[in-house]
Amino acid sequence: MPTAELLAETSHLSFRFGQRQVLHDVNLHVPQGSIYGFLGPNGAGKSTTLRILLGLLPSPAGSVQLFGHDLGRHRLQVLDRVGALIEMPSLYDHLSGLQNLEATRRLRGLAKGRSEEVLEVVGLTADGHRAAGEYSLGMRQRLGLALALLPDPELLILDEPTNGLDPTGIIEVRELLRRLQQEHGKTILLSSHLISEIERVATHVGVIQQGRLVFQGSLAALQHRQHGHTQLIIETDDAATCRNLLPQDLGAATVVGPGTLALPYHSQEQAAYLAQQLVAAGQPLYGLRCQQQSLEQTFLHLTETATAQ
Ligand SMILES: Nc1ncnc2c1ncn2[C@@H]1O[C@H](COP(=O)(O)OP(=O)(O)OP(=O)(O)O)[C@@H](O)[C@H]1O
Repeated sequence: MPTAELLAETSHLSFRFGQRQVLHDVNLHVPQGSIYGFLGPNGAGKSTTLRILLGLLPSPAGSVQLFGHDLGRHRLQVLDRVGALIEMPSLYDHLSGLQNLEATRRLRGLAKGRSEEVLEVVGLTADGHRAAGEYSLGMRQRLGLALALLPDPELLILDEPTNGLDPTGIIEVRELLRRLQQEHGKTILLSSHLISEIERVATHVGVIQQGRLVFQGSLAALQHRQHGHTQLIIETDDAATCRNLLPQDLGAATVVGPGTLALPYHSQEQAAYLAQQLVAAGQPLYGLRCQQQSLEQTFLHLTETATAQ
């Protein structure tokens, strides 16, 4: 990926809390215009990475670039172009949604009318005059996003923005993120420990495990890995006999039930050939189907493999 296309980038980023090494040589590449899903189990190092990107934790010179500039040398200029939601947004519960925004807008010297604009973007105009204390968790999260959007940042960094939300809240936030990317041209880096929350919205994915990036690429590339793990399932009478009769073709197959064999799927031709061979060997063929690994399994496989190393 050429550097010019990257809005956020880390180069050989390592980090330790005291004696504890938390990040190992992380090279994060967040392309402009992407929704980058930063995935990993609890404790993998997602928050630490995001905090470093926001200058909230120290990083070695030259290891973090935002908009092509070194964070250490151009801290104020680059962070001005970033909006963040790192924990639950801190809101004044007794103030309305609009008043919460107005307080920050005035403090930052932003143009009048901007609060109403961002309220509209996050779909809270109708509730703008209600006290924030009355908001649902999903609405609070959207108000938090509105606060992050006030200065019109190009890059949004969001740490587990759907954590703790109910399914409706998750959908609301997901749709908002999609709109922010597609209609407002934002680049979004968000973390999650659930692939299911990322796969519907992300264009790019990074998977971190025990402080190491174990996968990075487009969502399509992750899905490609998933296809690589498709199994061909053969339903017959006696799986072990079939394997013995056809050692060349089925020697690598796993007996997953008395009449069921599973082996890596390669092509339609492979399936047709195996069907022919089984019938020619006098064995019944009750069923032949492909079983795709879920993206969830692909993710678990990636993180488990990394743990085993
Ligand atoms: N302030 C701290 N002092 C010492 N260790 C810390 C500190 N903050 C985090 N850690 C450790 O660093 C590692 C990475 O934590 P981090 O919060 O970045 O993970 P995460 O992927 O964001 O997980 P989670 O989803 O649980 O927040 C963990 O082992 C954690 O215990």
